Amino acid sequence: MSAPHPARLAALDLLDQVLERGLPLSEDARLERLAPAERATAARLAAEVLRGLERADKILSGYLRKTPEPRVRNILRLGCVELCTGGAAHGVVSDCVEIAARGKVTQGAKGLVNAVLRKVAAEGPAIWGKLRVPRLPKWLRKPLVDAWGPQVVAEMERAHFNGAPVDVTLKGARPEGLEGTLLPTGSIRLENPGQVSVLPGFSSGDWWVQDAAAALPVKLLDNVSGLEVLDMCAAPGGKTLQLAAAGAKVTSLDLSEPRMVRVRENLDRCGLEATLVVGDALEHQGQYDAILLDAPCSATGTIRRHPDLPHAHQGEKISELIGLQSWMLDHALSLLKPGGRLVFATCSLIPDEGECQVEEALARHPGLRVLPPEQDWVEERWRSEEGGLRLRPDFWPQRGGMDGFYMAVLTRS
Ligand SMILES: C[S@@+](CC[C@H](N)C(=O)[O-])C[C@H]1O[C@@H](n2cnc3c(N)ncnc32)[C@H](O)[C@@H]1O
Repeated sequence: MSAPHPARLAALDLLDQVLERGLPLSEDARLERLAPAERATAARLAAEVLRGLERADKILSGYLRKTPEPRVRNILRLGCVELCTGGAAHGVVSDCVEIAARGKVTQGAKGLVNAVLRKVAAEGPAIWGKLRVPRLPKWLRKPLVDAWGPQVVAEMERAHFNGAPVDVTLKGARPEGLEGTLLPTGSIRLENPGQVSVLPGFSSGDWWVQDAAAALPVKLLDNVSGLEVLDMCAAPGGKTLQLAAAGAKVTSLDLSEPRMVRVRENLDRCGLEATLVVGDALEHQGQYDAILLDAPCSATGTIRRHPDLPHAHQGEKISELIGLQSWMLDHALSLLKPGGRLVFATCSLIPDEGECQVEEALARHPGLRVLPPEQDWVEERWRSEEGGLRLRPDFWPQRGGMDGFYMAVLTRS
């Protein structure tokens, strides 16, 4: 038998890493050893399996008498999702069997993998589309249903299952040949992007990848030209790039040194400048005209592009993050010049990390006000009661959705 496709093998390692070790998809150093195209295929395959996990388990349960050993189960899940979503039956089945045959723990299950996947190849595709849209795990579904109701959560789950398009933010003019749709908020949604680093304008730094919703917190600051602006949790730097491109004097701060290397690379590629500081936002000192606090959070608004997130953990850290967000917000307010503007943002779907943070900050800080956004691209349904914006993955369904985000502009006299 021939060697299994390296991308399929890598996708399986990624699945083991997320489902058995609770680590995010992005943290696998072994991926670095693959060629860029194979790396992209492995990441795509693993993401597709995670999105369709509930359906795959349902189909596989019809052919298994007991739950197999974890690595075997993941081989079957990988094969099942590929077979049910258009993968060529012979290639998928023989690769999965070969992967099983090569592993010490899995070689005894080679026959099982072969038999089950042959049945899936014959019957699975017809079953797949009739199964319900996969649900979020309970730890996340429950607080979201409490906050938004079951209907909205079902729509969010559909958006997660559909995945995310690739959006870019332009530094200035749109480069010739960059194909995509101009969104009402100014981002470009790419058509069939493939490998983005070969697209027109990438190497010349004319744009960077950034979800349309993630581009909005900086846009809420409007004209920042010539202002001293602190980007308080900056890495990997999408918002620092926006601020620098808009002419702000940016101090870009983040706790993570390796992530700050990416901010430097991004600035260099785009020919933009910012002062980079590696450090703890809670200890940073200075006075700024404007501050962007894109606080660390559950990142539950990004599940469309990070389908590992609901599976890699059980939300254990969320209460810790909520505490950190309010300390950061208090400290950020102490760094804001009188009359300055602060945008508080989180890529979370959980109101405790968004609306509630702002409501509680207003109660803690007399004189603090929310400035409801007046930009013409703001849709009325995005507005939240306390004056911020609530964006959800189920918004813009015809356009391909957007990341979940919360953002509000604060000022103090
Ligand atoms: C949501 S991400 C920021 C994304 C970034 N604003 C962008 O647009 O590319 C949150 C960041 O907060 C950083 N962070 C976490 N704790 C921090 C702290 N105490 N001080 C500074 N940065 C911190 C993390 O390293 C992470 O890069």
